[in-house]
Amino acid sequence: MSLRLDQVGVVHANGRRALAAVDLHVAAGERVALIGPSGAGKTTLLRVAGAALRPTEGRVTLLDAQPWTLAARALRALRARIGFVHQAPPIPPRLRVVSAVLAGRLGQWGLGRALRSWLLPVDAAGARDALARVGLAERLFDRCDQLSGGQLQRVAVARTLYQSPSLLLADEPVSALDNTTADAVLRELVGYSTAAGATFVASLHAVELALRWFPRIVGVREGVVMFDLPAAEVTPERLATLYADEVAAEPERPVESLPHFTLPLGSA
Ligand SMILES: Nc1ncnc2c1ncn2[C@@H]1O[C@H](COP(=O)(O)OP(=O)(O)OP(=O)(O)O)[C@@H](O)[C@H]1O
Repeated sequence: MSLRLDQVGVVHANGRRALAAVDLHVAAGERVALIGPSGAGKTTLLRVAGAALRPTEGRVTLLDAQPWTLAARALRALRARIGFVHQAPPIPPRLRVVSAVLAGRLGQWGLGRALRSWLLPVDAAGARDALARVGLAERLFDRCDQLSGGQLQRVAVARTLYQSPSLLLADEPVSALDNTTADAVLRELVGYSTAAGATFVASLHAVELALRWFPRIVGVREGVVMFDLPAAEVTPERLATLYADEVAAEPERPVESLPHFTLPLGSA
């Protein structure tokens, strides 16, 4: 089992409950999409799954380890095997693209190699290969503050591909991209997870992309898992219930006509 959440709950410091009694078991190599309305708890769930946030209730098992029982060094080693593509990548603006990509392996390198990589790229060829997968090979030596939001998002994807994690988590990894580029980037992430046997869990606002690229779909609403189904069983009715408020806000449009609610276009 790559990821196992048992009865996980999260109450944030301000008292707001973000997750309640979440059970989610994901086998090694599985691909799972998290969908649901804004504020449903998808990011919180991914942060728990990445050992970035300790839940207030329940049990977390990641890559056969229980992160919150580990000593600091073992927890760092576990986190080095987990890749996380952030919705808004936390990349220092003055950093060169090559260094941003190489940072994907900082957790795996010794201190000496990590320090050398800041001074002089230790594996520019590897970084270029990862960038080529997201169509940015020619931006290798640009500064990150010279890139658009969508290009930065692709640098974050390249960094995670370069990291080669066993568990790949992605929070809205294509939200800043046009449809064609979003599809191409998801194809790369899926290609990586398939080739490496890595588990891939992503949150997506575009339900159509979730249904196209992920065999298993988890619907989250108000911190609760509403359904956990094969993509083929996610019907427009289930989506309408999951996104009830959004549908109510657009009463004149039938559910079928909403772009988010189209049925699977075929699997990967
Ligand atoms: N650091 C925080 N402190 C307090 N409340 C938070 C924090 N992070 C998230 N929340 C709250 O927890 C709930 C779930 O938020 P979360 O970001 O997980 O939702 P989401 O499904 O990812 O939303 P979106 O699709 O808009 O990104 C929301 O009500 C949010 O306001």
